Amino acid sequence: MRYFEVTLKATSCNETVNDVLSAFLGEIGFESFVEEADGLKAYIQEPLFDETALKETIASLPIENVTISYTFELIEDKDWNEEWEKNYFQPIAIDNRCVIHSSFHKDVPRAEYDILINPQMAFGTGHHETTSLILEQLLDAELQGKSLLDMGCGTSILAILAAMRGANPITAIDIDTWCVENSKENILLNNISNISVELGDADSLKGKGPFDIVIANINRNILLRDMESYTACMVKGSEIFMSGFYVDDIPLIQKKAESLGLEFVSYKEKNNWAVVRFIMK
Ligand SMILES: C[S@@+](CC[C@H](N)C(=O)[O-])C[C@H]1O[C@@H](n2cnc3c(N)ncnc32)[C@H](O)[C@@H]1O
Repeated sequence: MRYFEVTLKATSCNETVNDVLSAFLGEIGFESFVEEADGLKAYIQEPLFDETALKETIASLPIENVTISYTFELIEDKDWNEEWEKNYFQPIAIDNRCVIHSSFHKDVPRAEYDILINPQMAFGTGHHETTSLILEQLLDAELQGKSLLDMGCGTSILAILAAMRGANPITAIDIDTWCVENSKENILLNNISNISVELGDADSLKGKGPFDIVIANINRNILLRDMESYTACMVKGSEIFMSGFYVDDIPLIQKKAESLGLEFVSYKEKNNWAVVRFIMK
């Protein structure tokens, strides 16, 4: 998947301006943000970019005496993680029970669950709050023999831990071909044989399931749009874990979930990112 990189500069930039800007851009589909001294870089999937919506969003920002200018470019697919992976990706431990590392790491601490991830261009090493929040949920949940769907699987890190904890069978789906390829590679690296990986989005769920557990770490707008397709693959007692949004977004997510017959179970947060757990009534 190619992304547009939009560089936004504010005449007066501070944390509040960046927070408001990223919250509003999140509403029109921007997925990730990098703070800069004088503004933000914001990233959105190529098909979702709409310059008119961007202009309207900037015009509607509730911040006074600040002018925002922007430039944008389509960035070519490249191995975004390569440098980071070589230089910064350190093994990470979740709840002292699960360690995630790459094949080049030496002296990896021992843990009950040892996950090998070579992420390349896919998202999901356990370092992002949303990934680690769902990993923690999976460590606590009863997964033995349960069928599971990992929607927006990235590296398939979540599906791999679920398989190690006994979930079976597992379907992992991502809209991005790089993620599908990388998932297959990581699944092989971890000697897992019960995860089927597919390229697709919510439309590819028709006729699948029912799943006992659904996990989806994507973003607020995609979850709101596609949750109905996820719940169509669930039955009474099925659970869903969702992340990829902020604590402030929980009421919106909860309202949508409840309209689809889900009951709120719990939430957890880390640095303002949230994971929520619902059960089908
Ligand atoms: C935040 S990453 C999560 C990756 C991994 N599951 C994790 O927890 O680290 C979101 C993933 O969702 C995928 N994605 C984005 N839109 C999607 C859609 N409509 N349907 C399925 N996957 C999607 C992206 O390609 C990306 O790999």
